[in-house]
Amino acid sequence: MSTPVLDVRGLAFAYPDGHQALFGVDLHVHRGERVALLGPNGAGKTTLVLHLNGILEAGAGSVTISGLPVTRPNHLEIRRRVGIVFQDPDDQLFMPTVRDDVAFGPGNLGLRGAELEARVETALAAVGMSHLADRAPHHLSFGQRRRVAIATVLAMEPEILVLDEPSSNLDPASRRELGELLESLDVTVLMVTHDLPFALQLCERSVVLSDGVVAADGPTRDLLGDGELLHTHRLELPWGFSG
Ligand SMILES: Nc1ncnc2c1ncn2[C@@H]1O[C@H](COP(=O)(O)OP(=O)(O)OP(=O)(O)O)[C@@H](O)[C@H]1O
Repeated sequence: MSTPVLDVRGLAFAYPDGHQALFGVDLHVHRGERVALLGPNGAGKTTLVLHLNGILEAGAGSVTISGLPVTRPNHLEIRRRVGIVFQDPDDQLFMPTVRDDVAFGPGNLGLRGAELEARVETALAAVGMSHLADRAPHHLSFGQRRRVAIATVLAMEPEILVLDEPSSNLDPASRRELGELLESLDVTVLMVTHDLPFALQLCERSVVLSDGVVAADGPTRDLLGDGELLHTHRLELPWGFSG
């Protein structure tokens, strides 16, 4: 089989205060997959995500991105390959205009002139935000800012797009539009979410992380149809929704 885009093996991690958050996590994601990372509060999902581009360093085990280990000397290339969209878009937007924000990453990679402009235009078009390119990010709505945050990451042409709770704080129409947007992208996706219907809509496969270990990994439809699994790991479908 081909080299996975994301290959996590035996990943363990304790925070400096001694709290052990991950206990030997294995996760392999192949090109073109969209995988939902599910699990209750405190399961270790964010801790895992922070290992994918080296913000946190593995205590034990390894993370590789398309064969390249996530280690300090590789950080620059790893951060090009792994695009993380954090839950709060304001963590990612800090320039005077939308265009400047989207240009920031590829500009840092050395792109200039027409090449940089084309990269920015393509990323903004992908998220349907071209018409707001000259606006100040802080004047946009939350849903628009989330789209721009996704564009800042797409502009790096990542090999894997990692989204932390992408549907949170969106109204139903914006949530649906974001789902359509993510479905339209030709990129490997790992999506942390508590929104189980959103996971079902977008991701054929889900991984349940619980107490720092992978508790289940399989087709989303099967996992969400397993009442005992959901109950054990504090996962709940919305009222009236049947897995
Ligand atoms: N900086 C930190 N220092 C010590 N412990 C931490 C730190 N950050 C997180 N933890 C602990 O690590 C565990 C995993 O936290 P993490 O944020 O990864 O969970 P999560 O699955 O993302 O949760 P949520 O769904 O609430 O976002 C929790 O028990 C949490 O209290």
